[in-house]
Amino acid sequence: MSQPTPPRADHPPVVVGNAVGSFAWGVLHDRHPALVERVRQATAYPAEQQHALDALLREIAEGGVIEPLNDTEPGAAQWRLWAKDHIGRCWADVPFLWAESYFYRKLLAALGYFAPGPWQGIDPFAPFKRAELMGTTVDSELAVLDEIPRLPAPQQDTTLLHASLWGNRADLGFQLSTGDSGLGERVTGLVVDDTAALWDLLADRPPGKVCLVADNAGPELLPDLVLADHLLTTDRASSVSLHIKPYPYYVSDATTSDVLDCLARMSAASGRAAEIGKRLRQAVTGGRLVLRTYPFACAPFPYEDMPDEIREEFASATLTVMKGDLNYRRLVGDRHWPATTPFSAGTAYFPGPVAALRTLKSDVITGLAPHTLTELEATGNAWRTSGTHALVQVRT
Ligand SMILES: O=P(O)(O)OC[C@H]1O[C@](O)(CO)[C@@H](O)[C@@H]1O
Repeated sequence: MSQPTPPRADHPPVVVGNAVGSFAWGVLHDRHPALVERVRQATAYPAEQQHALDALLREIAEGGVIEPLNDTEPGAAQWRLWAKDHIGRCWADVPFLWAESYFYRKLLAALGYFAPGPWQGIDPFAPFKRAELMGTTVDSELAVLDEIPRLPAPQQDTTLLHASLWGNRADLGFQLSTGDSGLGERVTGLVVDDTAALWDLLADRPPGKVCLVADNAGPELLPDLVLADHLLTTDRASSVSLHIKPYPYYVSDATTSDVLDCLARMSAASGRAAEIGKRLRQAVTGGRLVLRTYPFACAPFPYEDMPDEIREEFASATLTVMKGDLNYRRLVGDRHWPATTPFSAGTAYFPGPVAALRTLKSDVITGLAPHTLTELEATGNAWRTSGTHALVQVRT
């Protein structure tokens, strides 16, 4: 893929961050500078990286304009093309999806992530990811797996699917905004619940490949992996293609190292968690759990612009499961859709059956029933962005 598709006149406008007080504005204005400081505190970077972080902070500050990526960076030529309409403009005036993605790429450039030398390949978010994965909350979540076989089969399906869904609250970028007070209480009734349709879809077809497009590492990736194991062991899938990021992205997004850390964490636990960890390791070595790191996973565009290799991958799957908020924004397009727009309209271009498992952490939403929208609006709460609500949506 070299260029995004041209603007769609039949779609609503894309989200930009220039409305003061909007969610997108808050991310650019508050969350990104806070993240730079967190990264600086977490790792003892030397002077060169510190100066580069200072420069990035100046660039993203109020009134700062988007500057090109250094020519020596891998992918610089591609980014120059992608950025040609945006260089020299304010961060808040370009598509929000593009601006966020470019910010993460520039952060890695500042830290010398790709440059040969001692800092090459050092994940700036690893200290946060590691702390979460090693936490005691994960111990209890893994221990609960011992209870699952006691449940009736349909309840096992729902429990494991919803564990993967709610795992999406474990997002370190999001927690930068919610602060020490943590996340709000989750609202257990889903705003859209196509759970039954998802299992029906898998039941109606012979077991094939399921693509699981992962989101965050640690406490989200663990239940995703458990779900992958469940799909394989119950013959809902002959293989699972786990899409992860080729390099660190959106704070806690999962990379290959994060998958390996999760497998090690499970294998080192006791009881059923250890059994699942062992089975998943065998699934990786035996080719039933395949890791995929497409460069497009970190591209600043919606899935509608996906290159042929990913289109073919999704087209050949029985089902693609998109995890998380960012994947949702990329799936339907980061646009001001009326909330009652059918999910099938936003995903009409998608080359096969697709499901979204997402907690709501940004303004974009489709597929709400009119009465649900009325009820949510009547609460007066920030239901679109607070991470307290969730959905399962399916397009067959
Ligand atoms: O990890 P997720 O669920 O993709 O969420 C990413 C988060 O980052 C955002 O893109 C904003 O930075 C929100 O959409 C969301 O809160």
